[in-house]
This record gives sequence, C-alpha cells and structure tokens, in this order.
Amino acid sequence: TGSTRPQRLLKAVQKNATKGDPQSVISTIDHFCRRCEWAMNVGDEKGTILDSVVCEVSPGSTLELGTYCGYSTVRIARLLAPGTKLITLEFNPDFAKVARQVIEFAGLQEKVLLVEGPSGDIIPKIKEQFGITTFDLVFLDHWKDRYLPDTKLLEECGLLRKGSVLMADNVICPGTPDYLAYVRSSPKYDSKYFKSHLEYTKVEDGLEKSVYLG
Ligand SMILES: O=C(CSCCNC(=O)c1cc(-c2ccc(F)cc2)cc(O)c1O)c1ccc(O)c(O)c1
Ligand SMILES: [Mg+2]
Repeated sequence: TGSTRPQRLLKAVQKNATKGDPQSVISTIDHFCRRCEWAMNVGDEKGTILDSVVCEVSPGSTLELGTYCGYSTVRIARLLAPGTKLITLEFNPDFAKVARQVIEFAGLQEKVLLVEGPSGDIIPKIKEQFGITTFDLVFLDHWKDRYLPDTKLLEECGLLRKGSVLMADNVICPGTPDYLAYVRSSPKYDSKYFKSHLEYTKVEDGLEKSVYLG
C-alpha cells in the first residue's frame, strides 16, 4: 500500500533537515508544504505569531491539543527554557507515530511528552498522572468542535490559573464559532484576534489569544 502524507512529510525531514536542528526541521516542513503537498501544520506565518506569544509567556508548563506531525510541537519546544515541558495530545495513532520521529529528529524529545488518546479523556487525568498544577500556555489545534468543550474541561479540572494564555488556531478557517463566541463574551477571558492566513495559502485565518482571568 502507498505512503500517507504524514509519512512523506517525515521522509522529507529525514532527507533534507539537519538532525538536532529544530529550525531546519521547521524550514523543511514549510518548504515541503509549499512546494510538494499542503498539510495542516500551523505554518510559518501563523507560526511566527505563535512564537512571539510563547516568548512573551515563557511558559513553565505548556499543553498542545492536536500534535499532527509535530510541526507546532517543534516550534514551541525549541523556545522553551531548560527544565520546562510541553505535553501534546494526539488522537490519531498514525499522526502520533510520525510526530514522535519528527520531534526526535529535531532533538527535542526531552522537552516533549506526547500522549495518545482523546483529549476529553486525558485532560481530567493530567494533574494526577503528570504532576501538573496549572498550564501557563495552551495551544488548541485539534478537532475544531473540541475547542470549547476542552476549554471548559480545563477550567473545571483547575488546570488554568489567573493569566493562563490560550492560543487557538483556525478560528476563521475551518472556524471555531462556538469557541470564539465563548472566549469573546465570557467575563473570564480577555480575548484578542491575530489576523493571518490559512497555512501556505492566501485564505484568511487567524489565531485567537485568550487570557484566563480566573
Ligand atoms: O489532532 C487531532 C486530529 S484532527 C486534526 C485537527 N486539525 C484540523 O482539522 C485542521 C484542518 C485545517 C484545514 C483543512 C482543510 C481545509 F480546506 C482548510 C483547513 C487546517 C488546520 O490548521 C487544522 O488544524 C485530534 C483529534 C481529537 C482529539 O481529541 C485530539 O486530542 C487531537
Ligand atoms: Mg491548525
């Protein structure tokens, strides 16, 4: 049987990137997605916005929902201070298999804990299983209809604190209307839209940055 797109993306990384060099992994994936095959990574334009927020927050603990091939995992982990960790949740085992290899190729496996399974099942277990009290930064990039229920779950499980920052991808395309309405109307959040484009295209998309006020 033929290869999948994530497998072809991984092959491109193994062939063209430099082992242990996160920036070369990022550049190789962006080149592959522009020139060979589009893939649903956050991409370079939105990725630059995400980088600036990661640097501003300089999180001690980070949660990523939706690993896919590990592109944004590498983008975030490369900016984390020594001794800090990123927990990333992936539902699809084939995506997780590729992502582990991309993260390892970048040399960031010590900073990343990839957990396979549905976010709705894993989130309630995070405190006890991984010794996390709260997350300083959450990047939402998984099923678009899971953004709102998982945000409410994070609140209910006491995984957010005053000042925790949520960064949500694809709030315009494919769109997360219920999530957007919630974070923009709730007194518990201070929300801001960063206009950009759907990765590797001219279609509008953007990131929503929402600070939890407690
Ligand atoms: O990660 C997953 C699998 S779903 C992938 C989500 N991402 C998208 O669907 C996605 C899609 C598009 C896009 C596709 C076609 C278009 F024409 C236009 C846009 C762009 C993106 O940037 C995306 O992120 C997961 C599922 C359940 C869990 O509970 C969990 O923890 C994780
Ligand atoms: Mg996305």
